[in-house]
Amino acid sequence: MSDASPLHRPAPARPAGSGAGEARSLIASLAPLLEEWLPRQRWFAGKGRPLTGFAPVAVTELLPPGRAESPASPGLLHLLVRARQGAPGRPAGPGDDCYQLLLGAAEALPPHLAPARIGRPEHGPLRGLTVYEGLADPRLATLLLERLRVPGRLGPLTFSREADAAVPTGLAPRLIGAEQSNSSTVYGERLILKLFRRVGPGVNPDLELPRALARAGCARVPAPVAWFEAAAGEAAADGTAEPMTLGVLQPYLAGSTDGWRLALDSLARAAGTGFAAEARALGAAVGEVHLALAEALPTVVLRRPQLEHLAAAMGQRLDAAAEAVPALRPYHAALRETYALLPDLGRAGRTWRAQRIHGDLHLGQVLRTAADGRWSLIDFEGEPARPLAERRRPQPVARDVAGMLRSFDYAAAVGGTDGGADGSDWATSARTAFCEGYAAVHHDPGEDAGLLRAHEIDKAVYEVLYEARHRPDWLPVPLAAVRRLAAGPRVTGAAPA
Ligand SMILES: Nc1ncnc2c1ncn2[C@@H]1O[C@H](COP(=O)(O)OP(=O)(O)O)[C@@H](O)[C@H]1O
Ligand SMILES: O=P(O)(O)O[C@H]1O[C@H](CO)[C@@H](O[C@H]2O[C@H](CO)[C@@H](O)[C@H](O)[C@H]2O)[C@H](O)[C@H]1O
Repeated sequence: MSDASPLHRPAPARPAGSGAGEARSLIASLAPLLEEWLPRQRWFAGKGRPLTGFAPVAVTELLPPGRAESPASPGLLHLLVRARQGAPGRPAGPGDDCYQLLLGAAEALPPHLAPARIGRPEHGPLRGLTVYEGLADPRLATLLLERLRVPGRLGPLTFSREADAAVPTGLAPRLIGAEQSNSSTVYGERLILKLFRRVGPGVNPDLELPRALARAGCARVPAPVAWFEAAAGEAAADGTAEPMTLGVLQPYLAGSTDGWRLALDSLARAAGTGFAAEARALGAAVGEVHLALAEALPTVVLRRPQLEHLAAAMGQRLDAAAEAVPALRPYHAALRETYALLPDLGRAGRTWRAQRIHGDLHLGQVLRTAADGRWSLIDFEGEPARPLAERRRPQPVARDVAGMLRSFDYAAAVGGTDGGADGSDWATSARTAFCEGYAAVHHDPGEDAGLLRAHEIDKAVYEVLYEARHRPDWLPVPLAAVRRLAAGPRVTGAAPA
């Protein structure tokens, strides 16, 4: 880079707050590029609504520790920006989604960074440089790990580390996850840093729950090593009320395979040996995590009024999904009738318990290590589309059980072929075994048949919306489940949903 590189002018190099006007100028110059690039990212939550503007929340440049700005080592630009969607005219504000972006800028991109290109701003502090996805650049990804090694603050960013944990140096970064809700970088096959993309005020459950589980001695979840947040209030240009969790560093389970891959492999085997042993062990692992979460964090009792509230929330989600996806409408009335029965579960003083749960449990969120065949759970963020406050509320464990049962159905629908195992038999056997494994350490999910059925419907409805937005080709998978669930009651262990 030349000495004249605008990256090293003070404007973007300082935290916002000390140069809010400069941050605005930077974001304004990037806006035309982001309008084109952001909607193409899998993690972009606002698909289908036009982007009409951006506003900076915070702009920070990360430099190598102990080194001042230098033309020879440009830093990692850390941006928090609000994306305005919908009708133009209104300035972006606190009601709009806030995204975490990590950008690099260079005069010319080496070939290995060509796929990471975002574009060249025509004006502003980065004019003349090519802006690119910074995480794809090992040199910039290393800056982030280096910063996480040392607790402390950098402008609006706060870096923290568990007191007894160490972050080794010299770990080579590798970006994974084009098809995910967030972005993750693996360092030296030993650590993985997950960077949340759509961020909001309040601790992210993907930091909160694994830390609580680690403190409770539960070894089913990789324990956070370090994390970083954006400060609340005056550090953010728009006065955000609580700190926002931005990234979590945790041990990388090298040599592990996720449950989705294992399920598809099992379905592809013509002999159809099934998945029962794995599903039973998985049920026990989930039960263990639920027990530990109920010990570590507050639980609440659900009586009829709370069940009414639950049914109303499910009904609202159904209404919104049917509004957005016309194919759901023929089942709307039948599903609503099922929800209407939910409050009756609280008749005659019968109570249920709600606690903190995983919240988006499926086969892609469970990893089995090859060495000992042990299951671990990851990604406690909850359903990314839901507001953070809602995801942090105690919920019935049936929600997680339902999530995994739906996932067996997904695997059977996607991987059950003529040459391999029969999808329907495979799913029935996996569901039954999962529930048996769960019952061995917790309680029999079949005792919650009504609650489970309502949550399976709620999950399938969520999936219809998710697939319509992200993978329209997969929409028939949850729609088929909705059709079956709308047709009649079903309890655990019987025919697959
Ligand atoms: N601790 C870990 N060890 C090994 N692989 C992991 C670990 N955490 C995440 N992964 C891998 O990264 C992928 C994405 O992680 P996840 O937390 O599910 O992110 P997202 O919210 O973006 O889906 C997982 O599907 C898994 O393959
Ligand atoms: O990105 P996340 O892992 O947090 O979760 C989202 O994406 C999932 C798909 O990657 C989606 O899961 C759905 O598809 C899975 C198969 O790809 C299937 O196993 C799940 O049962 C099904 O829900 C998940 O819903 C979504 O939140």
